[in-house]
Order: sequence, then structure tokens, then C-alpha cells
Amino acid sequence: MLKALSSSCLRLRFHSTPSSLPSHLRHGTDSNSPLLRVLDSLRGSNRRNPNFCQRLFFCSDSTDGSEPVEPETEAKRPEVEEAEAKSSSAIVPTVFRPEDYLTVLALPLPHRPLFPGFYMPIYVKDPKLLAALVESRKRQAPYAGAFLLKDEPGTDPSVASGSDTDKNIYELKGKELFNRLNEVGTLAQDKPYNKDDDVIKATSFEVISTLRDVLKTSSLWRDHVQTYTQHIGDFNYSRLADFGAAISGANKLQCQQVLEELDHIGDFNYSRLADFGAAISGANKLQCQQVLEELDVYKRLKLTLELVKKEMEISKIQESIAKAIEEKISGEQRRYLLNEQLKAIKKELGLETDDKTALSAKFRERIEPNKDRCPPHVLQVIEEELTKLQLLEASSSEFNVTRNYLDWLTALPWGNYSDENFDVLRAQKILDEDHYGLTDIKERILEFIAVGKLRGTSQGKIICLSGPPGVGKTSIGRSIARALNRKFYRFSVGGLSDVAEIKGHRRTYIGAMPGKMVQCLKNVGTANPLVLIDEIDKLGRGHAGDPASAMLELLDPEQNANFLDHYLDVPIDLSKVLFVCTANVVEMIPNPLLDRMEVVALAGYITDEKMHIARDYLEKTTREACGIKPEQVEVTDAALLALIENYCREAGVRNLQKHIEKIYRKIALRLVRKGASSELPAAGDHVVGPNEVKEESVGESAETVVEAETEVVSEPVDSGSNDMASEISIEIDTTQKDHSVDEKQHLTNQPTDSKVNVETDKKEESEASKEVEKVLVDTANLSDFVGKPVFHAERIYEHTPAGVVMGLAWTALGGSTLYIETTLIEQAEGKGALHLTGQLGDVMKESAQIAHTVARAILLEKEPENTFFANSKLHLHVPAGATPKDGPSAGCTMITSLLSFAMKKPVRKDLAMTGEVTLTGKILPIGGVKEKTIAARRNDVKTIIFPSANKRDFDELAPNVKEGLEVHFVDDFNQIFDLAFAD
Ligand SMILES: Nc1ncnc2c1ncn2[C@@H]1O[C@H](COP(=O)(O)OP(=O)(O)OP(=O)(O)O)[C@@H](O)[C@H]1O
Repeated sequence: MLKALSSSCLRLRFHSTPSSLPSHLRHGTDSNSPLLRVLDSLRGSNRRNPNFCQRLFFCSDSTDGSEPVEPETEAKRPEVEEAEAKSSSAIVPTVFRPEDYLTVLALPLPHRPLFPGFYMPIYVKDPKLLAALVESRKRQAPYAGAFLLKDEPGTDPSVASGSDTDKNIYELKGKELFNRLNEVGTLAQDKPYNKDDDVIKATSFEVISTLRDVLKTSSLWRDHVQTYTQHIGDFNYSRLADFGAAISGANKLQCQQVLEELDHIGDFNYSRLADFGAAISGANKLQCQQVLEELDVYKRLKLTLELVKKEMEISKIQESIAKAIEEKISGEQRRYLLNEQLKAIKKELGLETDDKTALSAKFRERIEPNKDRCPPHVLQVIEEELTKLQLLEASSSEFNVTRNYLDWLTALPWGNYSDENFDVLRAQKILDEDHYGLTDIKERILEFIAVGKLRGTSQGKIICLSGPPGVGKTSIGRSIARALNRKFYRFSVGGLSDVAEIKGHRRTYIGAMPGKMVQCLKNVGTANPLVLIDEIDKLGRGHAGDPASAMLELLDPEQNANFLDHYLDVPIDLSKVLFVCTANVVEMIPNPLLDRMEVVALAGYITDEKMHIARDYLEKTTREACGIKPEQVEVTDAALLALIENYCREAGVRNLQKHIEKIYRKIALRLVRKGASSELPAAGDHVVGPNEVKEESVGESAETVVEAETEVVSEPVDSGSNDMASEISIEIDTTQKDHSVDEKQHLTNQPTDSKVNVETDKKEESEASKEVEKVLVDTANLSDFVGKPVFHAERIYEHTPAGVVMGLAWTALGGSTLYIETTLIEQAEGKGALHLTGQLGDVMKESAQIAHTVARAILLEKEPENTFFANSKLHLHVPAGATPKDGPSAGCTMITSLLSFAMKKPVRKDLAMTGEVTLTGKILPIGGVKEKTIAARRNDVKTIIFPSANKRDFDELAPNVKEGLEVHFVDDFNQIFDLAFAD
């Protein structure tokens, strides 16, 4: 039989002997006693809960379910321990009769025991239970027993889920339920304890301090405390309740208040403290029941301490987890926040408007000045794209694509042309300023400009400058642009194999770019630049599309008025662009392209031209680039000639330019070294004084000192090149005579403006004059500047022996001479054969076979009894063996070589020849007459044999190229035979 009754403030045992009930009342000594208030509320004066009918507050645990708890078991009124009853000295409410409490309802609690002093709501829906409770109230016995349910035998309490337990409760009936109730409910009293016991005190303090710590760290706990303290407040600890209610915000101050209250609890009631600790801890029901059942205050405190300590540990772990996660995300959040703030600040200050608006404004502003000239279809596309930009999310990839597209579209110089200048005289001046010689090329360009002037436009022509490297193709292109007042843009298509380079990528590709022409227009900012397309003969063979066809679309005046770049996707007008192409080998240019071009050939320079170019152009620019004054250096004609003949024999002048740069760099170093050493005075050395240097830097004084170690030329420097230079050179001579002894170290040159004075009063002049270092470059010291001359295979024979004849060849690098050598391998009856070496191509091999046959026939004709060819195995070689050679133009040279060897007769000295031969000995025309002539001159050839058909080409050559040459034009080999072997 159940004998225990739960009370809000008393602890009760089944087995305790009946005793007087008022003991529990003695605990609720003041009028605020929760017990009284519970009773009051049950009497119908519950002010706290207006839902009183549905939800009655009991000093019991919540069943948490909507189903009512069946008050199946009527328990007998418990017996209160006598000792406690006696010890009670509280004010006893007169309305209560102890006998009313002997029998109470026993409410099973599924989750946790109810600790004395706590409220817990339970839902009562069952009308029977409700009636019983109302009845109980009527009888002024507002108690119900609150008993924690024991777990079913064999189940693990930690695993069983609450809902299962709830369900089970409702099914439990009668005895079964009774058996499952714990033996201790909440209507009992604690064992008496000594309030001043140090151990209890210490334990309670520890509990308090742990609770304080947990409260500090865990906000969850603060909420927990709040919930519980609200109920505690109804109990004895009303103040705590007040504070507990206040900590809902859980700020620092409020937390502190709770902590203070905790101290207060500890002060007057240790057992309550233990209950409080256990109740708010997250411990499971068994542990809580253990605390509840423990009547010894010290032990109870210890149990509670264990629970709260554990809670402390949990809260520490929770804190560290929270901290780690917070750290991880705070960095990103911080950056994001700062960025947002920055944006907001910029916006506020007007530094940056909204991204999209600012962008749109930028694009509109850009297109505004060109709006009238911009084609309407382009304006329409721009407008559409701007609208699209506003609709797109700024972080989306499509936004970027649109933005880049608009960027290109608005940056192009729509309808923006530079004023073309067709002034022929001005153009001539500019061309002469930039280039020496090239008369015929300049003439062609002037013709072109003249036509442009008459037509009012220079469009519709593609000029192709062809020739060996370094002959000035690119620089002529630049000069034409300058002459026409067009912007210049150069790009090379050598090795270009991707059509997209010319036509652009489609915008759908990531990293798509427009083609070279669009880039060009954006770059130059005008719609009519001069575009130099370099190396058009080296256009790659594309794997995806044919670059040659794309070039055709670009260059063809018929097509390029509506050139469509894949990226831009709107037609652009390139018809106003002037295209100039350069190529080394015209034959390599794709035919359809070549067909549309006007080829202007630059053949290369002869020594004389190179001398002028070096003196008047290359030296001048290099000297300026090196920061050297004209009076500080002198390169003699002899040195320059040696440089051209022994170091830079190729057709162009790029190598010559490099060598001149090399010389001037070395001169600069010498001057700087000399200057540095003169700053440190040394015995015997001439020191340039600070005043002298100052005056020199002003530029008025031009006194020049020539190093004694360099030889002084006796011949005057080219007087035509530079007046100043000529004066200086004369001065050098003068001073040379003056400084009879000191000349060993220095030679002093006089300033030009005091030249007369120098002649009249040398002494005075030498005092006033300031010295400038001068470096002289002559043949003797040329190798100090550019090293030893390079060996040239071109001139391997001073006198050609029998069997060796000089031919003339044409290569992409210009014309050159080459030797054909014939020798005997073996001789025997009927062994006549020809062995060939020298990396000869098929055409050249065939040419050799033809030559062998023709030579044999000619020899037979000239010397019928000579069986040399029939009985000789011959070897024909063309040095240099590493260079591949091909072409038929060496035919006549081969025959001559074979005959020379057969007849043991060397050919005429200084003879070179070129021409294709037929089997019957006829001579056919060849190409590259100018290059071959120049090459022959370079190699000191005096007599040249050309096919008659090439006479026209030769006649067109400049007089200085033809000058001093003995040229023969032949139709038949017999003519060559006479010329070559004539005595
Ligand atoms: N007739 C000339 N007068 C003055 N300088 C010249 C002349 N010819 C060429 N040069 C100079 O020679 C240098 C090389 O010329 P450029 O680069 O134009 O040669 P290129 O023919 O275009 O060569 P490549 O075929 O290798 O591109 C340039 O500095 C140019 O000024």
C-alpha cells in the first residue's frame, strides 16, 4: 500500500511511520510559502495561471503528455517523522487539518524526480483525475504524491527514450503502476545536520563556486537557472526567484545577481542547495533520484557536487567547441563586414556609386564623344548590353563577360580618323630622313601617296615589302605611317596557326579575346592606322581553320569593310586601314594573298650603301642612344669599311647596326673609366678639372683629348658627314703638331667657335680650352671593339684551281656566291659517272646530271678524241655541306666546273656566273639578279655572266650597283665557254 505523499517541501518515505503531518508546514514559515500558495491556487485563487482548469500546478513532475495521468492508486497518508514534526516551529495555518493529508493521489513521474521546492507543470486532461484533484481540494487536501517511476526491470535507463516511458505510464494500471513507483517521493524531511559543520560548509561552497563557474561559461545554464529559479521563487527563495526572472537577458550584471543569490542560498540551507544543484544539472533521472533519496545533507551535497562538476566539464568542452568554430568563421565574417563597411563608406562619400551604375556611366561616357560617328547598329548593341548589365547579378560570370564585351565595344575608335597627309614633298623628306638609298622603293611609295592624293584616299592597296632580313622593311613601314600621318601598329604573323588570333574567340569561351585587328584599333585609337603585318610568308598552317583565309578576309579591300570579329560580333570597317606586309620570300606567301599585294622588293645593300647607312644613320642613332657626344668619338672610314667587309657581309644592315652598337658601348665604357680615373689624380696623367667639366657640360667647349694609346689617323674624317666632326678632325691634326711630347698621352682638340683663335694664338687658346676625352676607332684597333673578323666560307679561294668555279645564288638572306668543285674519284675504261654531295635538293641534283651530259657533249665537240668523261668517275661538291641548296640556276656553273676539270684549265679570274641550262646547252633566266649582283660585288667579282633574259632586270639596277662590273648576257653555253676559258 502506498503510504507516501509528495509535498512541495517535505520529503516522505513509504516506510516511515505515520506521524503528525504539520512538520511539512513548519518549513513554510512565511505567508509566501509555496505550499500555501499551491493550496490557495487549488482553492481557485491561482493568480499565476489562468489556464488553471487545464494545467494545474502540482508539486510534482510533468507527465508532459496530453493524456492525463490516471490517479489509479490512492495512497495512504504518509507518516511524517516524529522528530521533524517536533522540531517544527513555524506558523501553522489553521485551515489545514493534518488528517486530510494522510491519503493523497500518487502521480507517477516518468523523467525526473521532483525536488522539494520546485514547481513542475503537469497536464491533466483526464476528467476522473481532475475530479479527484478538485475533490481533494475541496477536502482541503491539495497534495499529490510525486513519485519517479522506476525503469522496467532489464532496461537501460540511459537508453530508454522519454516517449516510450510516457507511453508505458499510461498503460500502467493498478498494482503494476504501484510497483513501478519509487519508494521515495517528495514529502519528507531531511535528516538534521550541523549547520556549522566545516566539511558541509566547504562542500556547499564548492557547489556554489562550481555553479558560479558554470553560470559564467554556459548561457544554456543561465536559461536553466532562470526556469528553475522562477519556481524556487515561489518557495522559500523568493529573492532568488526575482533575480532568476531578471536574468532572462543574461547580461553580466544579471548573472552577477544570480551568483550573489546562490551565495545567499548556501548561507542558510545546504540541503536546498544540494537540491537546487541537482535539479538544474543535466544529470539523468537515476542520478537525480539518488540525490533525492540521500537524506544525509553532506552526502547529498557531495552527490550534487559531482553532478555540477561534470556539468562544468561539459560546459568547458562546449566553450572550446564554440570558440574553435567561432574562430574559423570570424575571419571570413570580419573581412566580409569590413568590405561591406568600406563599400558603404565609399558610397556615402560619393567615391563609388553602385557597381553597375558606375560601370554603365563609365561606358556611356566613353561612347559619348563618338556617338555621332558610331554606326547605329553598334550603338544599338551597346544599349542592349547596357540594359542586360543592369539585370545581371554583379557576381555572376555572365556579368563579367558582358562587362568585358562592353569594355571592348566602347573602347574602339568608331569613326575616329586621323587626318591623312598626302604631301609628297613632306613624305619624301621623311623617307630620306629615315633611310638612305632605296631610291626605287621610295619612288614607289611616293607614287602611292600621289595616287592617294588624287583619289583623296590611300585605301585599297596592300603593299608587300619583300627582302632579306635587316634591309629596312619594318622601318620603311614606320616611315610611311609617319609620312601619311597615320598611327602605326605592327604585329607579326610568323608561325601563327590559330585563326582566333586574327578573328578573335567567340565570347562564350572563358578568357575569350578579340582578334589582333580589334586590339590594334583599341591600341592606336584611330580607325585608319597603318598596320604592318610582319613575316606574312611565315604564316602557319592552321589546325583549326586556315589563317591564310582569315588574313585574306582581313586584307582584301572588297571584304574588310565589314570585317567580323568573332568576339566583337558586330562588323567593323577596316577599309580605311592601310596594310603593309613584309616577307623574306615572296614565293612563300599564299597565292590568293599575294595576288592582292603590290610587292616592293628590297634586295639588300652594297658596301657603299652600307657605308652611308652606317655613317649617317646607324652611328648617329647609336651615339645618341649611348649618350656620347660627337666630339668624343671618331670611327674612321677605313674602320667602317673593314667592319662592313670583314664582319657584316650580309645583305641587310642589322648585323652592322649590332656591331656599331657594340663599338659605342665599349667607347662609353672607356670614357666613363677615363672620367673616373681622372677624378683620382695620378702622377703623369692629365686630370680634367672640375671647372673644365662644368664648362664642357654647358656644351660650349669642344676641346677634345684623344688617348695616346689610340692611333691618330692622318687622313681627315669624312668632311661631308658633319661639319662639327670635320672641324674637330682638323683640330686634332693641329693639336697633334702642337703637342710634340704630350701627344704620347693626349691630343687636344680646340673648340669650333674659337678655331680662328687657335690658329692665331695657340697659347692663349690652350689655357682657355677645356679637354674632352676622345676615342678613335681605326682598322688597327677595330678588333679591340668587335673581336677578330669572322671567317667567311664565301671566299675560300683566292685563285680558283681547275675544276672550281664561282656561282651566284639567291637565298632568303639575300644573294651570295658559292663554289662548285669537281674532282676525280677514279678513272677506268667505261667508268664514267658523277657523284654528288653538298646537301643538294632534287632540282639541283637533276641540274648536275644535265650538266654532266652537256659537258660531255661539249667536250666531245671541242676535243673529239678526249674520252675523259667516258672513263672518269667524278665527284661534284657544293660547299658548305651543312647548308641545304636547291634550284636550277647553278647549271651553267656546274658545266663550267666539269669542263674546267676535264680540260685541266682554271677559269678566268674574278668570274662568277648564274643560269639554268637545258640539255642542248641553252641558258634560261634566273631570279634575284640584284641580290646576285650585290653578292658578286661584295666578293670582288669583276665579271658576271647572266642569262640574256635577265638583261632587263640588270638594266633596272641602280648605277652604283652596276658600277665597275663587266657583265655578259648569254643564250647558249658556248658563249660561256668562250668567256670562261679565254686566255
Ligand atoms: N636604308 C636604310 N637607311 C637607314 N637605316 C636603315 C636602312 N635600312 C635598314 N636600316 C636600319 O636597319 C635596321 C633593321 O631594319 P628593319 O628592322 O626594318 O629590317 P627588316 O627588313 O624589317 O628585317 P626583318 O625582315 O628581319 O624584319 C633598322 O634599325 C633600320 O633603321
